[in-house]
Amino acid sequence: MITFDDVVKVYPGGSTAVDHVSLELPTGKMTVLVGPSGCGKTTSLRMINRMISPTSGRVLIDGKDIAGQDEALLRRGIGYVIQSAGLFPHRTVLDNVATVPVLLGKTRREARTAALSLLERVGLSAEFAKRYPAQLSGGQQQRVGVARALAADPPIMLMDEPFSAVDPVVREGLHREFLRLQQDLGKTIAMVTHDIDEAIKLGDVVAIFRQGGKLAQVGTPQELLTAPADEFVAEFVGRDRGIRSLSFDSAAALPVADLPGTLALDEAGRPTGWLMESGQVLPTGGTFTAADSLRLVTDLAISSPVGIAVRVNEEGKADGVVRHHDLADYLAARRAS
Ligand SMILES: Nc1ncnc2c1ncn2[C@@H]1O[C@H](COP(=O)(O)OP(=O)(O)OP(=O)(O)O)[C@@H](O)[C@H]1O
Repeated sequence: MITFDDVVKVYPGGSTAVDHVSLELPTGKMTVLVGPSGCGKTTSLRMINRMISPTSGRVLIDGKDIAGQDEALLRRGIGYVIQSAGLFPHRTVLDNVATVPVLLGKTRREARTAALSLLERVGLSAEFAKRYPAQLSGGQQQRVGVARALAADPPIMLMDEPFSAVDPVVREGLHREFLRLQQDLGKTIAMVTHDIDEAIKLGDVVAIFRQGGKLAQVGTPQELLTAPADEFVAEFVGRDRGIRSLSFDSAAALPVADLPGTLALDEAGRPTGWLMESGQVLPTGGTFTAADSLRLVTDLAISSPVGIAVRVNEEGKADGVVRHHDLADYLAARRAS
């Protein structure tokens, strides 16, 4: 666990970047620091690896004040990923990833083998290994940056706007891959972003900062969406927080009705469309499983040509439907209970 204990940072010249922040970043989880520009996120992040020292207060890792620890040793256990990936331009992708393990005492051969497998884990095939950073797209460079930070297998990762330099579609893909990777690796991660949607999507815990370096609220994404502490947080998490909070609710408990005769199925029982009175067959527009979220079911029910979302089992066979008015009743009953 990383602990900020009443931390203050005043830069020379008098600006208070971080103002009495107390925060816990749980081990093995992703904590996202988010807030408007200049509210002290990067300063806070850099206090974890002592690139910046607090003016007062303490930062502790597993209960030990890092101020008394050997800086090089401390940083060995902390990977660091930054926005522009910060790769060495004159080294190949493979050597970018393998350099730190070699410095830590691995043979070049061991380090390169490990680097290749790490590159694969972040979605880069062997053909990229020989290229130089300038021969990669922004998203590919970010992946190398993540692989490089992971190469020393640090228990802690600091990530400063790691996904912001790429377009929304690439970012979406990187998010998915990163979540999958984190599920396997269970690193303790502190990530800075100014994008609340990214914070809500990736964070196990989200710490919202406000101007002046103060914490506005700390909670799970669901807590922030359903119970914002004040107007600032409510405004910051955005207007459609009601619908977004449904992303965190499972469709498993949702009562389903029997399949209507208007749902066309193939021989394996998979839905193929809606049979309209006119004889036309309209696409179902997608299906859900019990493992999906209420947000997806709501979206399917609203966008379905007949106002009905179709549930399928793991083989893709239709096993029930949810009509949008039943969904509305379910949500209303849930709110009342
Ligand atoms: N080296 C420095 N000297 C003086 N002031 C600084 C220094 N670094 C940052 N600041 C100030 O401290 C405040 C917090 O900066 P910080 O970079 O931590 O914010 P941030 O939330 O990460 O911002 P952004 O989202 O724009 O990157 C800002 O007002 C900034 O101008």
